[in-house]
Amino acid sequence: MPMLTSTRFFLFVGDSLPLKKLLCISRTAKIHTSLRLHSRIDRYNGPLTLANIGIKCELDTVKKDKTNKLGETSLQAYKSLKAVRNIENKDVRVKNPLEIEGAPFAAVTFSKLGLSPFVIERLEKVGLTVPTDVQATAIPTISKGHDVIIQSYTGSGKTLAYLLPILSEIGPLKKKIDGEEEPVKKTGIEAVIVAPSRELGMQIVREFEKLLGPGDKKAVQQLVGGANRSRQEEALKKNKPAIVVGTPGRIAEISASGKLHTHGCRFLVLDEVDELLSFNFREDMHRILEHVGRSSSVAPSSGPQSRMSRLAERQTIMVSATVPFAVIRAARSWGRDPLLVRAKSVVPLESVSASGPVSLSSPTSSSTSNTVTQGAVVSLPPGLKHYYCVTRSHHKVDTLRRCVHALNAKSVIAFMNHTRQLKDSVFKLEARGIKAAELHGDLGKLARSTTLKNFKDGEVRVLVTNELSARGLDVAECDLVVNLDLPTDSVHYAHRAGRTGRLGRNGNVVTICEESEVFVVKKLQRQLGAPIFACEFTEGKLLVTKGEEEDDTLKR
Ligand SMILES: Nc1ncnc2c1ncn2[C@@H]1O[C@H](COP(=O)(O)OP(=O)(O)OP(=O)(O)O)[C@@H](O)[C@H]1O
Repeated sequence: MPMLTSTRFFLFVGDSLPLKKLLCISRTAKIHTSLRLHSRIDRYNGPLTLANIGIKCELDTVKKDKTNKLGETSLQAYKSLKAVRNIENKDVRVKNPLEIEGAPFAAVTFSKLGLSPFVIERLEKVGLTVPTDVQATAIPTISKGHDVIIQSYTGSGKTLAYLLPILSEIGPLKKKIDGEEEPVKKTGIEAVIVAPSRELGMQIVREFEKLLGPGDKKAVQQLVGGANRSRQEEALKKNKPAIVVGTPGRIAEISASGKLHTHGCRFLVLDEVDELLSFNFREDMHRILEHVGRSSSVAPSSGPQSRMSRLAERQTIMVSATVPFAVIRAARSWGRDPLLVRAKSVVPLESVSASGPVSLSSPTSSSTSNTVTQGAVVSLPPGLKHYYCVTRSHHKVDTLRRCVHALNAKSVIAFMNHTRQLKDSVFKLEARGIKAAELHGDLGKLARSTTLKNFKDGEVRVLVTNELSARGLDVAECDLVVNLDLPTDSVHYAHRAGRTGRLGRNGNVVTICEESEVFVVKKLQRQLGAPIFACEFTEGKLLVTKGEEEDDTLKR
């Protein structure tokens, strides 16, 4: 387009953004608001509890409306969205509906992926029939017994990608062995899932419980920090769960006390593996890797004999949207010929080298050559648009306000790095008539849970928060992420940005920075391999002031 090459041009985005095409559906048809709050919570803000983060209110919502939330985000719901079908529910008001334009769904159904019939049945019960791309690739690979790193952009459904093949092999929903009347209940822990925060751990437990159903939910046991340890130990003894999900500290602690027997364990999952391998968790992770299951250097192969021998070995599954090369190196040393599983590609980890960033802009491309020669694997959701806007420090909040109006954003998460400035920003936004709230660990439990509930319910338009919300916050309606302070690196950018554009939805990410910080944005752009357009907010519109063609930083 010739206009793009002019020294300065204006593209009016406000009216043409997909946000204008938003469809109206009932909140019950699609809202899935859940939280994963990270280990940084503790570092920055002290403990958060489930009650704090609104899980109770989420359960309350489920009670009000019997629709299962997993089902709500299923392909049927997506198709319903496409068909502009309004699902009426008088109890729940319509709030910021987003169209799923680039939904990452595969062209198969769950029933074609070799899962246990019991798992398929439960999936159908909760309204899930179509896997996402990464689920369709990961499930058969895990079922074959390979160690894997699952790397796929935020909100692409990585949790079910490992949870379903595990439930097909162990616990009450596992596949029947030929000649067996009913699946045999095995005593002893068969899967250990490790997550870096208790909130994320609880979130995973809830995903398991949804599929297991009320009758079988005791097959999974949480072992997260902050909860009563002796009660957890009693529950282990009484319920004899097949699966435990917990934080590194608590799992290592109970294991060291001799009350957690994981030597015969078949699956070890490290969710948010790059965080788990950080210095904070080093000792606990060392114990877990040493004690859970038995690693072996024997590669999986076919035949009954090898199946039996592989049953005695640990299968390690590592998961994250961001996989630095250090993780790949570590995984190579523990794993048995581990594979890197992405949305549509599976490559041996051995073939991944440390040089150069991986493109974030086309996560759905079935590449092998691109990925294997490159280093830190990071990816962004395809439905995101990235902008940056230069302003003076003291005008940042006003720029945020104009940004929210220009994009007509209904559900905004604004990231800042320091709590004190964060409070000021909330004050200024409120003074300018925007309903805003702060979320950080200095707040009490009740304040945190109320804030999140209000944000989920659409009563708070702008949630101003810090790094604690960067990983795991799953608010389907979030249509705008703003960096009021720059993230420390491209990995942090990816996790912050990933709070919008979940499950293929559209979303905007706007970084508001000072002139002296533009070089950092350019660096992020290079590392991410995705264009971040310079923009201004004028007369209620977002104006792109510099296009990709004009910006040579991407070409270097
Ligand atoms: N096959 C599916 N059909 C419909 N909804 C799905 C499907 N798989 C996952 N979801 C929903 O999509 C949302 C995102 O899934 P999930 O949290 O697993 O993403 P993720 O890739 O782990 O994201 P993050 O990297 O941010 O943690 C969740 O609300 C989940 O319930």
